[in-house]
Amino acid sequence: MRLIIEPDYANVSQWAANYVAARINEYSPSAERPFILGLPTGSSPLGMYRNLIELNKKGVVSFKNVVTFNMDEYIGLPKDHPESYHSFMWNNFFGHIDINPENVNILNGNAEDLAAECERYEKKIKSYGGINLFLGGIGPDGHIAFNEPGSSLTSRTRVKTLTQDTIIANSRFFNNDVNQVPKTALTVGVGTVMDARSVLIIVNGHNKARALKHGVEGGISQMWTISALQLHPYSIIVCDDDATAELKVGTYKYFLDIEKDNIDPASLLKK
Ligand SMILES: N[C@@H]1[C@@H](O)[C@H](O)[C@@H](COP(=O)(O)O)O[C@@H]1O
Repeated sequence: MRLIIEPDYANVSQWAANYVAARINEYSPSAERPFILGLPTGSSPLGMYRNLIELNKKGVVSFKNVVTFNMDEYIGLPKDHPESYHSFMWNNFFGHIDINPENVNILNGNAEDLAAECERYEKKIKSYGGINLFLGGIGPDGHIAFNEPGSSLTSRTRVKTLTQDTIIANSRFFNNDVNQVPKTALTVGVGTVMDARSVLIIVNGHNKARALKHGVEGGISQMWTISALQLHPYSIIVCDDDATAELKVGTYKYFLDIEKDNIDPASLLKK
């Protein structure tokens, strides 16, 4: 696992956006051979989305031949509800880039048969030969997508009940009213994320420090699903300085040191 430590959120967001753009460009996607991108919601990726929109507008990267799969969606929230992940993605990203709407995949949290919807999603990912790059954030309890503590590390797309911690954390998007937050969601599994050829997770802010410590320094555990990344052959966490507050000094110095000579993805993008 690589850990990229950036001074602040602005630098984390720019690094992540440059990395995504560089990976798409390096792949040279075409209609017959699209780049398959897994995407998250949440506040962590917002800066990266803004920077990717800018890179798209400048012509540095195109999403014409990119197919996306979102990680998760609330159950029972109307698709056009302002806090549905469907609305989030169109408002904050898809609505501002040159993506073909037919290439956007988001789980349907209002499907009549939720189990069938999850199976359909997994099959569709497989039909493209899997995901090239899965992007994500983490919750303060270390969850990826909605894989709450105790989720099987080999789990697939399914229905999950949200923990009280997550309901409280997400109530900030629902007028700070926990009763308005849906109690269940559809989510890709830890196994679905682990199947991607590469994974990039954004971790920022002091409230993620404990989760980052468990993800990087702790053992692999279903109680901190982010820790599964330790088994992934090609995973990167990009974090800000605030999120490193609980890391050992030695861990912090080690990752700064081994990353210092690595290529900055910005240098791979044409100006
Ligand atoms: N399902 C999402 C996760 O995918 C996300 O990583 C997490 C953190 O959100 P934020 O980035 O706003 O802290 O929130 C939700 O629970």
